Amino acid sequence: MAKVQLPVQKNQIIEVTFEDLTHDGNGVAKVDGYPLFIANGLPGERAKVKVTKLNKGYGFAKILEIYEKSRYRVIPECPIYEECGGCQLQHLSYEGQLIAKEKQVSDVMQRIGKIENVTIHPVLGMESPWRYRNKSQVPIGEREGGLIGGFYRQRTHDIIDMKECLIQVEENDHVLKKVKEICGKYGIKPYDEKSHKGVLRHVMARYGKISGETMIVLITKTAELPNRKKIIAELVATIPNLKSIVQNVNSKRTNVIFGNETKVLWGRETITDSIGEIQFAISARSFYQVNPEQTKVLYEKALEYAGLTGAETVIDAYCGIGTISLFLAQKAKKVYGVEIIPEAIDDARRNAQLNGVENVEFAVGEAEKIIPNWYKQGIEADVLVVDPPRKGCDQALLDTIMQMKPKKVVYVSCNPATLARDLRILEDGGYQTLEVQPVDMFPMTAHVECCSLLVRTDK
Ligand SMILES: C[S@@+](CC[C@H](N)C(=O)[O-])C[C@H]1O[C@@H](n2cnc3c(N)ncnc32)[C@H](O)[C@@H]1O
Repeated sequence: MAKVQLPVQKNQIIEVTFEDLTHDGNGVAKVDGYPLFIANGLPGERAKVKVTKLNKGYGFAKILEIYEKSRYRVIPECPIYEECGGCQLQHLSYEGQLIAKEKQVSDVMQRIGKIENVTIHPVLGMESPWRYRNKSQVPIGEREGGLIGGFYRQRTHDIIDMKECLIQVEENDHVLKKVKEICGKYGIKPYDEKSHKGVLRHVMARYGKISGETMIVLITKTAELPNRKKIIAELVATIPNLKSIVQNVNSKRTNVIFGNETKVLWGRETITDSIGEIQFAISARSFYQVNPEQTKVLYEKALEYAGLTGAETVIDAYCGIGTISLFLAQKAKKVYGVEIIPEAIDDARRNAQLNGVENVEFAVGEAEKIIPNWYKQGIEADVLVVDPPRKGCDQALLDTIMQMKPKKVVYVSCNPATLARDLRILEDGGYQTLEVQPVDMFPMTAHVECCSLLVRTDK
């Protein structure tokens, strides 16, 4: 095969102008149409860069000097921003982040979805885009005899020890600090990926922003946690309003964080929190949106798009602990929710009871299997809401939606690329996308959430 002639060579130093940002926040500059991905570059900037790696269709470079800075460039607030892989956009002002995210959504709608005649609204941002995350989940390692914990350095598994995280609630910083101190003091060894030895793999802290309640989850390789009683006693004595300490055991060689065995070490199985008028019980393994303030904005948009009058049957696919289901149930005749994690459905049923909601029914299983079964049994939705994980909806679910033909589909998504892909499939199956509302659930990171409204076009 003939060798492809590329317009640049490895180690070449060139001058570029940044045109765009990638979905993960890197700058994009092109040389004769050949894209170079370059960390820290912002659209409009001119820089001297060194080419570091070349592939057939794209390459990488690093910035040596920025000649012309973007008017949206700011000095990152976090002292470990350059090393830590947790945030990607702290060098871009918040105004600039919202502009970039709107463009990201609009670009994929055109490029991947080929969606026409859709209104893409400006991103709904936060008034104060810091300290919003209610959940911290970090790997644990060791340095000079002490435990360390924090995000991985980008594209590595090196842990950057984190004293505080400016997008986390301060309560979670305190939990991580105390867990490192106390577990270190009682000789708990961190898990080592290479040797597959050690005890503590990850620590998760979850904080109810409204309730003030805290849960700590210790994810361990071994079922045994040495000095368990002493560790629990010290955590209980030092963490204010701690309601639950849970251990999850993951003994596999894997990058997946949670294992299958979960046990309560102290206190309750769940903590509670509320969004708007609705209260939620949240257990260790259940998905709960990380930015409760913006979750309210997102769910209100989903409710608005659903346009319920009280007469509708609604299906909420990928329902988690029933958050959207309970929001919708306030205005629907009946809501059916489906979710794959059994503990989340236990929480969803508990949450329905907690809020005195009787017009909801939940099922455990894969949405792509349960919803086709419901359809066979005669359960048909007027409005179908989906909120899948990043990989988007399973084809079997999309096929069922196109057979069932609900009047409206409300598609909530944390990945604009898979959203655009699925919207194309639904448009080819008789739907039209009317509106996409991006909501900034994850300031300082390159992620953006969207709520979209589709309607059936046939009569
Ligand atoms: C983005 S979360 C949304 C949860 C919920 N709607 C909320 O807002 O809190 C996606 C959920 O889908 C669940 N899930 C993943 N794959 C699934 C599948 N094949 N069928 C049903 N649920 C699934 C996950 O466990 C997670 O709770």
